Amino acid sequence: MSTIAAFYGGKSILITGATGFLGKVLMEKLFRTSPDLKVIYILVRPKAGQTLQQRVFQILDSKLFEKVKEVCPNVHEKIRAIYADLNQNDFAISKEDMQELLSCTNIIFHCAATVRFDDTLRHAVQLNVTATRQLLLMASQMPKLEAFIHISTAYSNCNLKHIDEVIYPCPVEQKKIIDSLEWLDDAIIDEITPKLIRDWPNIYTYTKALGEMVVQQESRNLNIAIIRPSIVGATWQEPFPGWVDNINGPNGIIIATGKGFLRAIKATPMAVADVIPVDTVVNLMLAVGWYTAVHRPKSTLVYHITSGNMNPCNWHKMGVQVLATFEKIPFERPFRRPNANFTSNSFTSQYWNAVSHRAPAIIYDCYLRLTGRKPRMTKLMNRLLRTVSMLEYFINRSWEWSTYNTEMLMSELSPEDQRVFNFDVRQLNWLEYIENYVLGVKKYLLKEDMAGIPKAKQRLKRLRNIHYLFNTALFLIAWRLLIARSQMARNVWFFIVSFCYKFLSYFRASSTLKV
Ligand SMILES: CCCCCCCCCCCCCCCCCCCCCCCC(=O)SCCNC(=O)CCNC(=O)[C@H](O)C(C)(C)COP(=O)(O)OP(=O)(O)OC[C@H]1O[C@@H](n2cnc3c(N)ncnc32)[C@H](O)[C@@H]1OP(=O)(O)O
Ligand SMILES: NC(=O)C1=CN([C@@H]2O[C@H](COP(=O)(O)OP(=O)(O)OC[C@H]3O[C@@H](n4cnc5c(N)ncnc54)[C@H](OP(=O)(O)O)[C@@H]3O)[C@@H](O)[C@H]2O)C=CC1
Repeated sequence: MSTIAAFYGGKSILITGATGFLGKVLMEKLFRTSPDLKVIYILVRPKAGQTLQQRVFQILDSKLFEKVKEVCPNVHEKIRAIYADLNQNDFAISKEDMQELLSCTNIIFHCAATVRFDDTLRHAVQLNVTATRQLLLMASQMPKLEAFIHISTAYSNCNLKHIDEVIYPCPVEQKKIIDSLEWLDDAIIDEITPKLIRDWPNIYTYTKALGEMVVQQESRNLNIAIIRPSIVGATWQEPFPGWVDNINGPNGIIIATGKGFLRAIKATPMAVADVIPVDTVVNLMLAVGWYTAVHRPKSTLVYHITSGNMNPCNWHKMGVQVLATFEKIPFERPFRRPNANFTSNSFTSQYWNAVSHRAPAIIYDCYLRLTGRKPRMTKLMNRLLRTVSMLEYFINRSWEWSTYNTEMLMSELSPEDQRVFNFDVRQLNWLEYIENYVLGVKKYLLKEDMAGIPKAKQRLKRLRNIHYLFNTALFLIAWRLLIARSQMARNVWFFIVSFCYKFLSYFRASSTLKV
């Protein structure tokens, strides 16, 4: 029996961000490996016209939870959705619910965050910093609390090149930022934001760094650990390979490439693609929860869960494998044939953007207009290129993350726990993982049927023919224009035509002789 699985038996666990990508996989694994846990409290807000209960049912009815329903048939009874909005005072939790949470919670996994790179500083601080502070305050009033696990990001200190498993100080105190945001108006905040975030690439990574500072300064006597994953990708093994459900990180880029919208990107091909499967992150989270509660380390330990130092893959290798998978398993109704040009040069990147992205979008919009439809491709392309430009920082650099604590923890686990809660990324076969990843994007994100593959392949063939035809026509037009203007081009043209004519005459004469 796994020690970690047994540890969670009978426990009351509080999860924030349970409706998010990481949160869902965390809940799934908890129910599957510790079906005898007492209850999972999840802090949820109503969203998109759905009540709390509808949101929970939708999650439990998804493919991700199929196995859970076999091992834990009463899973519905073990989830307690609590109305909460982390943007509000006291999270807007009712008195009764708050009382229950305070008196019963044993373990907290704090996953909720805004992960948008372009959020306003006010909102990002509210969620990634103030809410963390508020949750810590709640945690300090929980008599049965054994461990508080805070999820940060490996990029919270991406202004550094080498990052250790320590909490780094931020140039401005988190308290000062929280206080000043209370009285500054939005226009002034927008103005000072670049000065505040300094060499952080975006508000997200900056506020996650501030969130860590809060954990360090306001931890009181709590048993806390911080986990820093790098780019969280689709599941590797559990509950099945390739599960993914949002367009963040590489997912949106894989879709845009597979649909033929994005054919070039400003990226450093040899830079490390530090993707980490979501199930690996969740396994570490559960192991850390157990270790923190049972071994009670004297200080707050930080754990890096990254792939680059143990089993590195680079963007070139990833791109090649993604394209190879598109050959076998194409996405339906692509706009153009998938292709990937990596360039680290700004000029070449602008050239590709003009020729490979904007021009086809404009041509397609003209076609839509001519056929009486509303043009939309240029708008879509602008949005895509904006998104890509926000990711560029991360695909043109490599970082080194030390992983002493993560390795230490691995060595503390029994062989059974190492198997059940595997976070040893050295065992990951990248080619297999990427293929499953692309397949997962097709199945679970795009919800495309595998039966449509032959049709998609046919369409790709048609697109290839159109591509050749278009290029040939373009070449002939350019050549015709050149001939009209340049004597030299005319001479070359006559030379080529007469050469072809002579070759054909010779070929015909020799075949007549043979007969
Ligand atoms: C030719 C190319 C070669 C490619 C080779 C093949 C591919 C190989 C893979 C390699 C790819 C390389 C890229 C890798 C990218 C690496 C990213 C690294 C990031 C590291 C950061 C640290 C990691 C973290 O800690 S947190 C997680 C990262 N966070 C994010 O990724 C969030 C980033 N996103 C944003 O900030 C915003 O979405 C933004 C600003 C990019 C776009 O905002 P915008 O307002 O324009 O759009 P949205 O409204 O957000 O969305 C547009 C559209 O999508 C729908 N949507 C949005 N989110 C979701 C979701 N979660 N699930 C489902 N759908 C979503 C949204 O509703 C919109 O739809 P509409 O119908 O238009 O309303
Ligand atoms: N994905 C990645 O690549 C990485 C993620 N991380 C970290 O992992 C954690 C989880 O990320 P991920 O699952 O990808 O993010 P998601 O965006 O998928 O999930 C965010 C979660 O936070 C919840 N949330 C946001 N705002 C509020 C609010 N006001 N009140 C209540 N709940 C709220 C969301 O709820 P709702 O469904 O209602 O919106 C959702 O459940 C984050 O802390 C992130 O920083 C770290 C490294 C990489």
